[in-house]
Amino acid sequence: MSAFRATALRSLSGRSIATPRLARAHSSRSEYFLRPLTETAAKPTYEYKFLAQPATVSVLSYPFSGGQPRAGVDKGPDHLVQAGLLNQLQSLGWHVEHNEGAVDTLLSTVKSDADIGKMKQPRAVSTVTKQLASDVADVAEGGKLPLTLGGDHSLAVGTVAGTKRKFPNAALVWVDAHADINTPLTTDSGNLHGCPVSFLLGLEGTDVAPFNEWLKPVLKPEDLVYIGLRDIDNGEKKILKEHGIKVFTMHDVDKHGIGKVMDLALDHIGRDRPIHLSYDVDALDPTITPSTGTPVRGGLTFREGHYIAEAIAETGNLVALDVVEVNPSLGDDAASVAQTVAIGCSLSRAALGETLL
Ligand SMILES: NC(=[NH2+])NCCC[C@H](N)C(=O)O
Ligand SMILES: [Mn+2]
Ligand SMILES: [Mn+2]
Repeated sequence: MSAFRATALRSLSGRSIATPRLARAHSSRSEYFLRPLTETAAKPTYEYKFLAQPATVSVLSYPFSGGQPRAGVDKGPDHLVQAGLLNQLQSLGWHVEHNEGAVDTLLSTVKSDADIGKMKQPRAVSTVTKQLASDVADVAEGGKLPLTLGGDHSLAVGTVAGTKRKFPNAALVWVDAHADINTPLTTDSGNLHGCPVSFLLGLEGTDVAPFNEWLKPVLKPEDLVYIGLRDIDNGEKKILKEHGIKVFTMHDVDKHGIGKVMDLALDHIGRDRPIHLSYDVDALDPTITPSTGTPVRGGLTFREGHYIAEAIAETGNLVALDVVEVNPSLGDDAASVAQTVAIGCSLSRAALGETLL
């Protein structure tokens, strides 16, 4: 038996992938790997208060790129898994399951996808995020932690909606160069990866088909905190101010240091409530994570980026994690891609309790 339980999620129509490559690697190794996980796994470094113990992470690969125009971001999940993410999480003491969303099958139901107003590929994004919401909710209902691998950041419409079904009180920590809070009315690009937060909040202009056929507002402005922003559209600045949303831009990171920023961010949301962490790898500086679709200079350092994830882990309150916008088709060379993928893995580990000591 593979050490990775390939327990298919009942509602996850995708192929269940106890990745054959990994399964082979295991059976060709020692007996150790063939024993049930419960006997070999160490205890997770942190007790996750809101999860069933011992903790299980359910990795959901969502190879979806329809929230933005650049090909390749749909290959992000495979690269993260092939880089050894599942083994790494297991080594931290987690039980690991892995499933893949049936993105191709879902998209085959979308016959044509003309713009609706300014929104590009609205039916694709809505169809995929609707299923993702139910996958994430199922994982959370099972007492497990969903780790969604994107894919572009429009996926967060689904992940956060899913988290909120199980944890209505969950706070959202959004780590990004961008606010992703454009509405269908304010967006210049029409790319829905720039809009997920407005849909979650139910801002003006988001009560539109096809989204309003399944999505209700799930988030209040005070439930949300941003870290790392440095490329905010004018319409977004207005929204952030009007709704009094807490933002720690790179200016704040420069001024206070990341330690203080995380203290303030956690003070803002409160220290005893479930946390959904949505991590866009473009929050880090493009010298650190070059292979991403909308890089912006002046980003988080390697350590700042990891510190954020570590500080969330230390709360013991993490209930869901997204790692998005790794695009292995971008970047100058193979080394850029490998580095970006490796950091997608190390950020995931940090959020799931990996410590330096
Ligand atoms: N998830 C991202 N990388 N989002 C980038 C968004 C860029 C820009 N604000 C837009 O609305 O198109
Ligand atoms: Mn971004
Ligand atoms: Mn983003």
